[in-house]
Amino acid sequence: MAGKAKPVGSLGVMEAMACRLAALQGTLEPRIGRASLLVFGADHGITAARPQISAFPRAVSAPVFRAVARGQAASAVLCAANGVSLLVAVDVGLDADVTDACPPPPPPVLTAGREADSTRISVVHRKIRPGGSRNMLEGPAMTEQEVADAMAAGSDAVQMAVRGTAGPGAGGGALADGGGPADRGPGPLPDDWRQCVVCIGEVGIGNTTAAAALVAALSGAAPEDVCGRGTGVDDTGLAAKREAVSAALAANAELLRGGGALGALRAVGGLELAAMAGAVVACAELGVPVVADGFISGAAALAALAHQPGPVGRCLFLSHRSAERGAALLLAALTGAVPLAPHIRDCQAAGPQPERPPPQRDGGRESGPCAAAAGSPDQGPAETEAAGVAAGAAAAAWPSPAVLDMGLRLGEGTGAVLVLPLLRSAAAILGRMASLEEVLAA
Ligand SMILES: O=C(O)c1ccc[n+]([C@@H]2O[C@H](COP(=O)([O-])O)[C@@H](O)[C@H]2O)c1
Ligand SMILES: Cc1cc2nc[nH]c2cc1C
Repeated sequence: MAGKAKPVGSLGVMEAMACRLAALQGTLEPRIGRASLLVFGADHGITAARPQISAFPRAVSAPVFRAVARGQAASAVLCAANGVSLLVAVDVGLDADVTDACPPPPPPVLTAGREADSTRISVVHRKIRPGGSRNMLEGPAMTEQEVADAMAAGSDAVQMAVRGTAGPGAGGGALADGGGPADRGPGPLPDDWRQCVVCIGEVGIGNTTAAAALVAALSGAAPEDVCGRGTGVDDTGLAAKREAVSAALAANAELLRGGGALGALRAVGGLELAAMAGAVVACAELGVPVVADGFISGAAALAALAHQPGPVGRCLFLSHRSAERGAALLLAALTGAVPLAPHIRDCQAAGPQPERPPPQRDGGRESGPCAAAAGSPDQGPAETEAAGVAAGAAAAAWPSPAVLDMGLRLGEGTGAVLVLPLLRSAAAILGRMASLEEVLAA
């Protein structure tokens, strides 16, 4: 990347994205092939106890989930407009029966005057607890078994994505029912699985409060620094969120002290957050790039990163800086700019932890292996390259910085899908762009 026909680092974060894709796929000509979006839906016990923490009642989660399944929600429309081949909507704990949620026949969507490739939609029913998570003000939001089941649902959805199996409901109208054995193997993965990319997103009224509590638990940040307006609460709602997060952290203090990242997820997370964490871990195990979306999927990704720093750090891409207050702090924690809370670090698996990345400039936009390789202007080429390799190796062990900053705060994986053209572009740059040497010799 440093030898391409351009000033070193001039393609910004796209250079880091390309280098990461190359490392994951083991080639200097990386490719983005099949892209999938996994949207997990769940409700939260806290919204029954404190309805004022959201601008919408909890009954809204299910209709929004159905809109995703019908291909009518923002995420589904963006999937069709951006060449996403499979959208999997997974109910892991909505407080409603959504077995009537049917994917439509693939709708024609016009982009730039032509019919885009349509997105197959599959609905998966893995309701782990009817009614959603428990009230985190009274103890853990989930049992250990519920966390494990939700993470398994996330992992199974990743198998559907990399195998390209949409289940019996794909594009038809019948229901996929939990991704049976045919969806998750065993059996060899398809030849093109290494070029897959997985986007994750969610739907769940009240989940900015759960995500805020999770970010606070993992990073040690104060409730007022992680709570934002979510779907649009007023000052009273915001104060209620801060109070709820403080109370939830206090009610679960013991589990939070000794339970590590998964204990934090269990104490103050939610079923869709656990499912997304499971999906991230599954992608890390496969070495497949996974794009986390906004504040909620970012919080789930932080739990996964804290749980398995090395593998998750190498495969995680962050789409955007959510408009939610707390997003900057979350991104700083995700990219290693601020350390995790000491009790979380103490519980991390023994073994070498990734070195902290080099300091970031311009809000992280110049971080990443290739930007690091730019070195300082007074270094010679050899010094620059050596410093770049060392700094790049440290930076590559952490997720690549968020790319978009456009006021997004919808969730559903919308930001992750919007980043796909940039990932494809990054791969093309590394594989196809001429070197400076070639250009000067021509
Ligand atoms: O992803 C984000 O950054 C984001 C920020 C604010 C709200 N949301 C979405 O809005 C819902 C949660 O908001 P709330 O106010 O009910 O906590 C949930 O369905 C999320 O998908 C998502
Ligand atoms: C309408 C609506 C759509 C959403 N999509 C994700 N979260 C959402 C929350 C609401 C309220």
